[in-house]
Amino acid sequence: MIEIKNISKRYGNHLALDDISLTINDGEITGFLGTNGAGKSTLMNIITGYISMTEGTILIDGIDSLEDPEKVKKKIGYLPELPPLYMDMTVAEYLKFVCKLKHIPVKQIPLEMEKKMAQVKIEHVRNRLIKNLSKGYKQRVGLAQAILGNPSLLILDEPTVGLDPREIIEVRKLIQEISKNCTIIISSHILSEISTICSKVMILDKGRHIVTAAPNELIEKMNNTTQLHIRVKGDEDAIQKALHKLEGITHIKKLGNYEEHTVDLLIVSEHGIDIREVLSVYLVTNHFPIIMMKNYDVSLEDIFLQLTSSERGE
Ligand SMILES: Nc1ncnc2c1ncn2[C@@H]1O[C@H](COP(=O)(O)OP(=O)(O)OP(=O)(O)O)[C@@H](O)[C@H]1O
Repeated sequence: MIEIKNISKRYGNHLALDDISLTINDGEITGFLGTNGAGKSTLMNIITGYISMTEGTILIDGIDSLEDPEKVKKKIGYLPELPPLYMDMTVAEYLKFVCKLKHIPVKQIPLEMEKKMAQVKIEHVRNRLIKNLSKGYKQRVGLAQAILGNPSLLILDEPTVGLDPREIIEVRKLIQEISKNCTIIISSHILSEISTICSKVMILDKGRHIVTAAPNELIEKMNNTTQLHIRVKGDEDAIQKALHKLEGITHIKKLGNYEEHTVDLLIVSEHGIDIREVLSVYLVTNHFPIIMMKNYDVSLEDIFLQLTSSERGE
């Protein structure tokens, strides 16, 4: 079990993480989700012991990361955003090198390497130089080095960034396979990327914890609000200004301009309030004809944007 308790991190005056707490159970795949600068890498680096926190505690299987950092490090496999690969080594040379770094007993090294190469399906490229591998295969080598020594926690920082769609699917499958033997934390700035494999997603925004929930719980949460997609004719700024004055609306988001002199908006109202009638009368009274109004299908991306922007008071 991973217990992250009240973690804060300051870089000078800048608060990169603000009182983050989270518990992750064994065998779970947990996603850290946030836009660039949200604090995902900082939190991952703190968990691995690579950087220190300003405040807070991290317990891995009950062991305090500050009290026994060596023991904690042995339990963690880490794949940073830029995998620490030596391009002029072959795959086998590199994995052997990592085994030695991880103090795996010499006698166990050949079997350990075979197992991990099989697990991420790279046996056939073992004698190739890493620099000659595709991005997808380089990432597999990165995964292999992270799982050498059987860590109980695997931390993957944006593991599918820069991969093509086919490679993304492959790497995702490998991660799911690996999760049968360990707990995984994975970061991403794309919700759909991780929602398919994570049992739990923690949303971070500018160092703050916004929400932690299962992807389907997030959708459920949003379905509890009434969401309308409207197309309105008139000056965009004037329409938005007028709508901000209408009571019962909790969120307004521009969806685009699909017809001349119109704007498409997402209107979210408070739970249980059917705002359609009030909204249409209000807009027409203000000389903004409604060209279209329908229920809005919420995607996980929308949920993310809504949760993070409402926190900022937008
Ligand atoms: N060494 C550092 N010194 C000063 N500020 C830093 C340092 N590392 C990160 N930051 C700042 O802390 C905040 C969080 O950065 P972090 O890299 O953890 O975000 P992230 O969510 O991982 O983003 P990305 O996806 O871009 O890596 C950012 O505002 C960043 O500029």
